[in-house]
Amino acid sequence: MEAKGWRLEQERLDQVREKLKARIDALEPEVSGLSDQAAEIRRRFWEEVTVNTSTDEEFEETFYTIKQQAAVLSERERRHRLLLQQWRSFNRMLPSPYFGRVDFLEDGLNGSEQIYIGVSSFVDEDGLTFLVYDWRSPIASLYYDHSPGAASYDTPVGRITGTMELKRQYQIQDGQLRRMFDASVTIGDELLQQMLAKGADSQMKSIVSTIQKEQNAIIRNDHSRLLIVQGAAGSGKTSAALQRVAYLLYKNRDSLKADQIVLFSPNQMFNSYVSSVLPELGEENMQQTTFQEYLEYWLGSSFQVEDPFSQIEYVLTAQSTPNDEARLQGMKYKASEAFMKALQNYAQWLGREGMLFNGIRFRDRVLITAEQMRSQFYGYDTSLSLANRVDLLQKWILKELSLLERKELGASWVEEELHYLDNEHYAEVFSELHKEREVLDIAEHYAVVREKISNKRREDEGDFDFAEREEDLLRQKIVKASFKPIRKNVKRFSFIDVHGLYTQLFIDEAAYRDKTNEVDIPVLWSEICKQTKDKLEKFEIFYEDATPYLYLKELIEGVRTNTEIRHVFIDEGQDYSPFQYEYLKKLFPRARMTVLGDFGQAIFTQSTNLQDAESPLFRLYGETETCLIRLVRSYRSTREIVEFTKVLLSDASEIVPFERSGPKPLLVKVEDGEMRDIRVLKDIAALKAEGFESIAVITKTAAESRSAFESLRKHGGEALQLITKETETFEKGAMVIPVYLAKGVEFDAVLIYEASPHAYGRDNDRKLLYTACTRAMHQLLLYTTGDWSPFVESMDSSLYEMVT
Ligand SMILES: Nc1ncnc2c1ncn2[C@@H]1O[C@H](COP(=O)(O)OP(=O)(O)OP(=O)(O)O)[C@@H](O)[C@H]1O
Repeated sequence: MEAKGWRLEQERLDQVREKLKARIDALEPEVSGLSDQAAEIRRRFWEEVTVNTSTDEEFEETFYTIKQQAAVLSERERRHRLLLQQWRSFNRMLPSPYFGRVDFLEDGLNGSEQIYIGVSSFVDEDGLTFLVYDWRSPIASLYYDHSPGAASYDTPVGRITGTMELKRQYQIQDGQLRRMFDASVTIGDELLQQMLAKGADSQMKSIVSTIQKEQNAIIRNDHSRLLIVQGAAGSGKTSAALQRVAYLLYKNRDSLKADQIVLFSPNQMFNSYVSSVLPELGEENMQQTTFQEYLEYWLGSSFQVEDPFSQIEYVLTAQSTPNDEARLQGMKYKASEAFMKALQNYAQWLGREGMLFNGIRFRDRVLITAEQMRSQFYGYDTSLSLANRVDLLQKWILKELSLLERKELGASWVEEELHYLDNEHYAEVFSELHKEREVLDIAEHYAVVREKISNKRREDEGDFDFAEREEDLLRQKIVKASFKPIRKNVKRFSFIDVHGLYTQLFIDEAAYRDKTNEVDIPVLWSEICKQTKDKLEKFEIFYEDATPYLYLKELIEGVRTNTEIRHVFIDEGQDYSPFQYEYLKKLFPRARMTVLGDFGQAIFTQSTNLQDAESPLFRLYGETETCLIRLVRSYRSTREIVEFTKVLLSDASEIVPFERSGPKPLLVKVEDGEMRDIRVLKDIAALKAEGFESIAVITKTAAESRSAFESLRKHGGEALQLITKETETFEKGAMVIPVYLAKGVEFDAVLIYEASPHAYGRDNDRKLLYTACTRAMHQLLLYTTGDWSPFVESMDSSLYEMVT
């Protein structure tokens, strides 16, 4: 019976592949032919239309011919794109057309349907029979959400109920059925076991064949404005996010384009790591960026902006000096909702007093003084918001500038510049003047007629003086060109002294209290003030100040928005402050937000708890618009590694290992640094010999990475790569990397270079060690030259092996 079942499946597979091949063959000439045609049309485009614009009719005719040609071209190109898409998708399917099957008997129908599920749909030539269903189609949900028995799936027209009679998984390679699992026979997910046993890759892989039920809920969540996913390390948050993008693009293919989706990731290297998943699924990549890129865009021209990695490096190496204490206190406070409230209050205060403006200067003169602006500004109706009044002020300034511009026409500097105009300038103005002549003539005509009707002589009697007119225009041109940059700056709100406004928050405690109504001011406020001001004076800005600074800027100038973006994904969401969330919400007013993170890995100072009832995220769009999904099963690491890492966390109850076994973590104690390097290199060699291709030596800081890297190289580790925040692509091999850059990525084996109390002794280090250890898929090794970190020391010894 089993052999027969196998034979039948292989036969069906062969048939489907034959059909796929036939369709590819049929498409091939069309695909290449069409591209030739389109190229040919483009080549002949201007040959076929005779551009003749001497009369109006000819002009019209030429216009329509061009339009017609362009329409033909765009239709051909559209068709070509469509066929090419099909051709690509069939080719992609050919080696392995599907990975799953369910037999579903719909309630009220007689026979059950066999539903084969693959990366794309494939419909038979009759145009009706689905030989393969796309994994994102409503019916494919059955495969992910149910086991054999009563089952249902949702469609746009309602829920379909019935019975799943069979659920089968396939492993197909190059058209050959390699393995086949029936859910009724195997316990657990065999295919998933197989997938997880594989080695780490330099690029993340798609997980469509083994998406788990709770991940499917994330992927197909259609209703929430804000979807929060709190998931343990390795629970598939990033994977679910990427498949969700693919799902959204499929479901909304008529209305949603890939560039209307943006993913905020922790760093550039992570961007490269995840960039192949969507193309693998036949979709275009969404936009990928980092929050830092955004800060640089808006603040980069005014400040040298600190990045989060320099900030965390500071935190990790901070001493217990008052200065360091103050900076740390400042970081925490400036990321808090309390500071956000303080800034809002400050904006209200500014509505009454204290606004700072930059006077508008022109050729060493002040055209409009800060004082004039202030009195104009505070003359506006106080019931208007700050931003509205700034808007009015901007309009007023622009109007004033027009008046001043006119006054400037007779100035001596204009006279001087007139003499210095080169011939080219003159010629340009001369020809423009001639073009304007008709208009001038009409104006002249009009003036004469008016003169007759009103029977009054014009003030400037006499004929139109061409030379005088020319000089007038030249003067206007000169003045206009000189005023242009001023106008541009006014439109960019340069007349507001945001730098001064932010700085004046940090004068002293009394002033701060007065301006913001804040009561809970950090104890070390005066030192925080000093540090912040010192930095701003040098036109540098701390990472913790950058978002509040932009926030204040927008409270004053009005919010910048991007209405194109429909979906915002934030990975490593625990690393964003409430400020940053508020900011992103305003920036993308038409977008839904998906936030994925793990509070267990919250190693940055500005972190946000994603699932706590008090989490500011629930207030962002309101509870009714927000959905929280928790992922507790960890897929990345073996059971032994998960058991070990979960006790590193103080609250580890919510992490469940997937049943995949491997060696226990190995604790290696060595005499000194030299012995450690020798041992580490020996272990790397042994791991490589076992077939592991991606191996990471993880250190706590970047400084330690560099010194470990140099020391290991001295002892023979030439093949090692050093990863820094500048590294843009993620490659396989053995590397040395600081833990905060290893976030989000994974390795076959992880070696914790220094697991001593010195490195991971403070309570803050707990999450850091957890994050580092959870990067390991198959093997985890920890080294120390002295004692063990208290987090390891306090563990049950059954969780690891020890070598001394
Ligand atoms: N359903 C699944 N099928 C196959 N592999 C899976 C599945 N879910 C997760 N994985 C694998 O588990 C590993 C971890 O996934 P991923 O990186 O998405 O987790 P994460 O929750 O984002 O982790 P972290 O919080 O540590 O960054 C990856 O190798 C991924 O391919």
